[in-house]
Amino acid sequence: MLKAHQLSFQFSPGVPLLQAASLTLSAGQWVGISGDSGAGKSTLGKLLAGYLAPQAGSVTLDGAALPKSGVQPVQWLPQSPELAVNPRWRVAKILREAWTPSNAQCQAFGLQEKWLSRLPQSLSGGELQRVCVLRALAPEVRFLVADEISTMLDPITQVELWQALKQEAAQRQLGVLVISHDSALLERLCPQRFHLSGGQLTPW
Ligand SMILES: Nc1ncnc2c1ncn2[C@@H]1O[C@H](COP(=O)(O)OP(=O)(O)OP(=O)(O)O)[C@@H](O)[C@H]1O
Repeated sequence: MLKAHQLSFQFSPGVPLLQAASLTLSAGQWVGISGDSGAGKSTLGKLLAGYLAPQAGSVTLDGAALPKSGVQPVQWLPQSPELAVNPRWRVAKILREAWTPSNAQCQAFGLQEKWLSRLPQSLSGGELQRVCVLRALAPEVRFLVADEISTMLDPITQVELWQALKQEAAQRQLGVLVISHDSALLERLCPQRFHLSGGQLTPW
């Protein structure tokens, strides 16, 4: 179980972003987070994945702190995949950085063989996003923070990406936190949803 307990965080002194916010994500559970631009959704996601450390409160995985080395069991997937890859690596190397997905998994996420020998900047944002999502699904990974990951995809590719992720998550009992401005998407994907405002999470 991934647990955020009474997290408080601020970038600037006197400007609190999160104020004692708590959230629990169990294996296989899908939870949605909405909130206005600047409310702190990505910051919450980064705290949960260990990219940032809270100033108060804690993030634990099965009662222990997140590991400091090795494949991170909580993966944060950002909206802009081009910022999350080495621009000098070919797509094949990027995809297989932590593990080697099967052909069936590549197919399920709509990856094309011809992309593998190319540099990431020659893929569209949506193509590269699919590579990055699959790259993040190493066997050690147990929770995903999907931060606006389908915003740049066309509607059909969006549906395909979420279907592939749903299937993978169900098979492996991955817990998924979906961050989005799209309330219809959150309603469709996540039985449990929270709105982040004023540093607090409110169920909706
Ligand atoms: N590294 C940083 N240093 C200083 N301020 C930051 C930093 N990162 C984010 N912020 C500020 O913290 C606030 C929350 O940012 P965050 O990205 O978490 O919001 P968000 O809810 O995800 O917004 P959006 O929906 O627009 O992506 C914003 O006002 C942002 O400018």
